[in-house]
Amino acid sequence: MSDTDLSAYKRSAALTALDYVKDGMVLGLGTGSTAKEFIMALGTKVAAGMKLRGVSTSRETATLADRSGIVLLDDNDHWPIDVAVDGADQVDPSFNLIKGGGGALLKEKIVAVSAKQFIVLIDYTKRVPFLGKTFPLPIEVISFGWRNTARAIEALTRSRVVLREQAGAPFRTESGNLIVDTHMARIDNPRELDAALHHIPGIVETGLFIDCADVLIVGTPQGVETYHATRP
Ligand SMILES: O=C(CO)[C@H](O)[C@H](O)COP(=O)(O)O
Repeated sequence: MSDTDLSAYKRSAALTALDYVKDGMVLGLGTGSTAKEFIMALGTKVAAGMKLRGVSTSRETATLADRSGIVLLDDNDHWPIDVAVDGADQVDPSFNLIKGGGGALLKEKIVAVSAKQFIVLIDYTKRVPFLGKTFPLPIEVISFGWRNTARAIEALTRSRVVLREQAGAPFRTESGNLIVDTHMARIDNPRELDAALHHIPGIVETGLFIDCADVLIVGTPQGVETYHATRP
C-alpha cells in the first residue's frame, strides 16, 4: 500500500487524538508524517481560541507548531508536559515501539518519558506480532569511534548494522550524532535488548520505546481503534 493511501488512516488517528487535548495544556510534539497531521489539526483548535504550548522534537515540527499557533517552550526550560503525541514505525502487542525512522528518536524519547501521558498514533500496517524483521532498529551513536560501536552492536545482535545516509553523506541527527540501522530478524525480548545496548559505550539512545505508550490510536479501514495500556 502506498504512503498516500495510508495517510488517510494516519489522519483519522490524529483527529481522534484531539479528544485528549484540553485548553492550557503543554503538549509534546512528535516528528514525522503522522505527528504532522496531529499538529496541523491542533491549528484548528488554536484558531477556535484554545491556548496550547508545546515542546518540539525536531526543527521540522517546530515550524509546523509555529504555523498552528502553538507557543513553544525553550529547550532549557523545565517542561510540564501533559500529553505527548507521536507516530511510530512498529508497535508490538505489548505496545513496545520501534521509533526513529525520521531520525528524531533521541528528542522523541526524552519528550515521551517526560510526559504525563504518551499517545502513539499509527496506521494499521504498523502493528506487528514482534518488533524487527520488517523495520530495522535505529540506534543513535556518537560519531567518535562509530565503526567500533557498530561492530559491538553487530556482535550483540548478530545482525547487519548499516550507517544511515542522506544524499550520499552520513545522516546527522539534530544533536550532531549518527544513526545506525540494525537489521534484526526478530526482537524476542525488546526490554533485555534495550538494556544490553545501553551498556555499549558510544550508543546515545535506541529506537526501542519500552513501556512508554499509554494510549495507542490506530487508523484502520474499519475506523479508528483506541487502546489503553495497562501496567502493573
Ligand atoms: O520515529 C519517528 C521519527 O523519528 C516517526 O514517528 C516514525 O518514523 C513514524 O513516522 P511516520 O508518522 O512518518 O510514519
